[in-house]
Amino acid sequence: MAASYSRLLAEDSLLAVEADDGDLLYFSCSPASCAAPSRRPPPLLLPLLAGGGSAHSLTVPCSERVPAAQLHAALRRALDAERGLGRPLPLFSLQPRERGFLLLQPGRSKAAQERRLRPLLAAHLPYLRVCGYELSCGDRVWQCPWGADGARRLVQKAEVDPAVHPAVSTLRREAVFGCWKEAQRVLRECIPFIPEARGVLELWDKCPKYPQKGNFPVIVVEGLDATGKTTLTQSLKESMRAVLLKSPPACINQWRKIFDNEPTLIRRAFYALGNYIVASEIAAQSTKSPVIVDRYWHSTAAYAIATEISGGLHNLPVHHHEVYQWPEDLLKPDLVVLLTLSHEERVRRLQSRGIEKTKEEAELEMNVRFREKVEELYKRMENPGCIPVDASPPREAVIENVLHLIENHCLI
Ligand SMILES: Nc1ncnc2c1ncn2[C@@H]1O[C@H](COP(=O)(O)OP(=O)(O)OP(=O)(O)O)[C@@H](O)[C@H]1O
Ligand SMILES: Nc1ccn([C@@H]2O[C@H](COP(=O)(O)O)[C@@H](O)[C@H]2O)c(=O)n1
Repeated sequence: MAASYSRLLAEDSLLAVEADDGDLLYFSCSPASCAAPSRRPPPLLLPLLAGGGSAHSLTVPCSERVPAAQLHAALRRALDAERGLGRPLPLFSLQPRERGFLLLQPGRSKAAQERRLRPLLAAHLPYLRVCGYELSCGDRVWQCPWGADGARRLVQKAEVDPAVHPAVSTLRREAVFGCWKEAQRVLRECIPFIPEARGVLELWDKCPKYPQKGNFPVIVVEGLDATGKTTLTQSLKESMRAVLLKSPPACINQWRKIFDNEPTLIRRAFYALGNYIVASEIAAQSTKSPVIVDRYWHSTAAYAIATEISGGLHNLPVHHHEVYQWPEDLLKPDLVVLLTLSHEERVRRLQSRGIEKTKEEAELEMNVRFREKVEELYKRMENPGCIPVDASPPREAVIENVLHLIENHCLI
């Protein structure tokens, strides 16, 4: 019988592990005294442990955002580099709120896995919760925390309904910032270890904080890579005698690679503040001429959500969720055009372009699910929403269609 998160949390701790197919499997851990005998052990763990394998979970408390994000990323790197410990499956703990990994290792005892893990985790141990898993009576799985004071707890499969992805509740705090103050706060905390964060913040300090749009139209062009944004924005610039801007803006572009290699929290704060910096340029330019913007807030939000929410479309936050709403303190464009293209044609264009692929572009090509999520997310954005435009006709036809759309929407 499915239970709500809140009922489960009342008596147990609740964990969700992301299996290889992207689906989430929930399990709860409770003192043996309050465990219902009818519940079954999680299918991931039972066969593995029964077959002589071993499992450990490593989780990082989420209370302090920046150190937690860094520790999580450091763990990921350490686990990826260490061969023979099993692939780290993403793990979410809902009570207490933590994030980490589950390591499943066939054919190795718990003690042997622990011996491999101890030196790897030594420097991080004070900030981590580590638990081993063991089997007793043939079908009872126990969670055994490292450290003296942790009593072992019985692990059982939890049927959770409604199945809201556990990362949904942390999106606002960790990936899709609702205002510039949040993004600024994150980057400020990064200054001690990312000096470039100071550079971004100094530029931001010089920008007006709530700039207003001028009388000329502001048109944003969005879409997956190679859908034709550059081609279209260049043509619009010429035919409308417009100014062409990009987000992130040129003034912070030299630091982009650095932030792209940082954990989600820091990376998304960089792109978010980039949008606010470009907003002040939009405000200034739109007093003099039409403005075309190549990517803006919708890209930042869509890519952030698609990366954070694993699995398929069904895991995305529900329609009209707060993460789909335009931030109140960010200058709004008059029109947002979303270029849409079939997967096959987009890959053909990517290949014919033949320039170096970024990590996310490579992922888009490989990962159909991720691409579907980004496209769907663009469509869920609100206030303003994106107007889809078919990007498959020849260049001239796409440009013509968009010019019509602009005429109708912006009355120019
Ligand atoms: N309507 C079109 N028909 C055929 N090819 C096109 C069309 N529009 C653009 N292209 C070609 O597709 C490729 C990708 O276009 P473009 O660089 O404009 O995409 P993009 O969305 O800006 O990509 P990115 O976001 O990766 O920079 C280019 O080689 C471009 O010449
Ligand atoms: N406003 C923006 C712009 C970009 N991003 C991130 O960058 C990637 C795409 O950039 P391209 O230069 O390849 O077009 C995309 O993966 C986004 O993560 C962003 O977040 N916000």
